[in-house]
Amino acid sequence: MRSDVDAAPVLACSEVSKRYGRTLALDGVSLQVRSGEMVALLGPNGAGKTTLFQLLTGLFVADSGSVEVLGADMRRDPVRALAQLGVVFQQPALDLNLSVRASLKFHADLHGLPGAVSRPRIAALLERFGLTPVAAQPARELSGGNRRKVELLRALLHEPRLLLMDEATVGLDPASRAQLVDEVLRARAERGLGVLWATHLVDEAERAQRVIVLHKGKVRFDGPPADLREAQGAPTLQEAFLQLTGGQKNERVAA
Ligand SMILES: Nc1ncnc2c1ncn2[C@@H]1O[C@H](COP(=O)(O)OP(=O)(O)OP(=O)(O)O)[C@@H](O)[C@H]1O
Repeated sequence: MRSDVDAAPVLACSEVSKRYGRTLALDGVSLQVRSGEMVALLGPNGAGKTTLFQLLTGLFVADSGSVEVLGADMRRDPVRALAQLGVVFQQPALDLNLSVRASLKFHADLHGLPGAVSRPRIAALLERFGLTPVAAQPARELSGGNRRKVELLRALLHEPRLLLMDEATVGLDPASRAQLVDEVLRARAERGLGVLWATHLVDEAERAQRVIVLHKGKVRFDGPPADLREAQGAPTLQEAFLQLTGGQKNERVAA
């Protein structure tokens, strides 16, 4: 068991900006995620969350500023940076025809894990996520919650130091959402994983050590959920978030 939060950041973004034509999607965003820390990234529609995740996963490069994963610069040393990264994307990305076990083995091979390492690791993770009974089934036969668990398991296979969750619970029922958060928090605590969890759902943000509110491409708040409530003088995190982002009721923000 690692200590709860180490000092060294697993993710460091410094003054990151990205423009699409006239739209400044990210405007000088600086943020850090430390080992053993779950950080929720909250933002209304158009805040810049997707753009930020595209930069963090190396899909695009920032116009200016830097992104470093464990000190590896995403622009200069993307292979080393990406090797430390696990991602669960917003859009489900499982091959529905492959069995759960085959899907996981395929990804372990992609990461260059030898069979002697990947087989026991997959077996242990399947057991731990309660997925052993469905391991031989094609993904299409699994519930939405279990499919997302398989994607999370897959993202953890190569033992990354940073996990990016991009609205990974969209479409799941409350119990499945809570379970997924439980699993991530467990991995965070046991493996010292740093987690950046983009969400519209304030109840998920409540469980994070830190909340970063992104609005119109800028970081508007960075601190513990309780501090956000206090700073806004709001009874709930949801109220505080709505006040900070213009007080507009956003139907995608659920209590
Ligand atoms: N490919 C693109 N071309 C032009 N503008 C874009 C493009 N992608 C995003 N934008 C704009 O950049 C801004 C940030 O968008 P982004 O998708 O990053 O926000 P978001 O926080 O992920 O929003 P949502 O929660 O609705 O997915 C928005 O104003 C959006 O319209």
